[in-house]
Order: sequence, then C-alpha cells, then structure tokens
Amino acid sequence: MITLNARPESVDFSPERSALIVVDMQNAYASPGGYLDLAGFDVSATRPVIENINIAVAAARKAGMLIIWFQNGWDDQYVEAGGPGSPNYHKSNALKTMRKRPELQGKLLAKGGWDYELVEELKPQAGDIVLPKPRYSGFFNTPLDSLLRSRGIRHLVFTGIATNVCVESTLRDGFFLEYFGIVLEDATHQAGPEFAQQAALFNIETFFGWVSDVQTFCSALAPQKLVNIA
Ligand SMILES: NC(=O)N/C=C\C(=O)O
Repeated sequence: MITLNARPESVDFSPERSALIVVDMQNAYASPGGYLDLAGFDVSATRPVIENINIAVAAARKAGMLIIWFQNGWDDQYVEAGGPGSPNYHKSNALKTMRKRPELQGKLLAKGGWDYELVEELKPQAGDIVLPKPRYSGFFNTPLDSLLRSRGIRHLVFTGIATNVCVESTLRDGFFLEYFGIVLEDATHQAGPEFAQQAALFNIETFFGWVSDVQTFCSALAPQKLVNIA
C-alpha cells in the first residue's frame, strides 16, 4: 500500500488495484481551434496540464497502474448525441455551437476528426485502455465499471479536462459505485471561469473524494531512498 498526501486527508491505495484516468484530453478541450475554444472558453492554460498528465501517466505506468484514456464524442452524424428528445441536444455547447455555425457541422467532437483526437503530446501505449464515451460521465453507456471490477480496481486517480464537467461527473458516479476518487489538481483544467475549478475541487474534497497534485503523486509512487552520507 502507498500513502498519498491529499486533501482533506491522506489516502492509502495499492497501485495494482488503482487506475489513472485521463479524461478527454482531445483537441476539442485542450487545443486552440478546438470545440471549447470555438465555443468561447479559455484554453490558453492547457499546455502545463498536458505536461503534468504525461508526468503522472509515466509514473503510474511504472508503478503498474492501469491507464484509461477517455475520448468524448459521437459518430459524425451525431446519432449518438441524441436528438431534441435528449437534454444533451439542448445543453451540449458543441452541438449548440454547430447549430449557430453550420459550417462547423460534422467537425466538433465527431469520431474520425481532428477535434475528437487526443492531443498529439499524449500517446496511449499497449496495455492502456482507450474508451469512447457519449456523455459527461465515463460510467454512462461505457464498459468502465466492468473493466474496473474485473481487475479488482478500487481507487481512481483523475486527470484531464474539464474538472467541473466530465472529471467531476465521472468521479461522482464512481463514488456512488463505491470507487475511491482522487483528483490531481494540476493535471486538470476547468471549462469556464477559475471559480469553476475551485468549486469542483471544493465539492470533490468535501463530499466525493480527495485532491492531490502530480508531484505528490509521483513522490508517493517512487519515494526517494534515504541515503546515509558519511
Ligand atoms: N470533457 C468535458 O469535461 N466536457 C465538457 C463539456 C462538453 O463536453 O461539452
């Protein structure tokens, strides 16, 4: 067992029974010219998040943790997005942006397109799991729960974008399914103003899970050996 310093208190977890979850690190959410940017959200601070995710993924992989990469989106005809009978049709800012700007139709969050792809700096490796998801929560209409249960996984370490939407939704659903959720705050970014990040972290730390950071996570996985200097 490893002890991770976190808020509001430290968490003990076994790397073999834990997964690092990378939520939706697609051009849509992290690149200029992607969906969030086109819909008017600020993506100018996402580069450090990408770097921190790469560091956390490398440390987790080395420690034997399962790595799961989510990709949010739908088929290029948006059948999976739901029609007017779905709240998603009315609330998705990607779908709303495309209705306002028909020249973007078929481009935002559509499987097979640049917007849907993971950012080029993040590369899943053999043994990782890449999971498409059609709604904000990674537990909804995906095999996530059975993939985790069949491996005896109990702790989920979250990174990705957006903290206040898909990260928080997935962590909350995981809480209801008895998973322990931990967010590495400097490997996440919000969709919306900075207070949305702070509110999501407050909710998680107070009600649903724990909050730590990448350096603390890496140090917990690979503690420095104390050397006696004569
Ligand atoms: N990945 C996310 O958190 N997505 C947030 C908003 C959206 O997909 O419209």
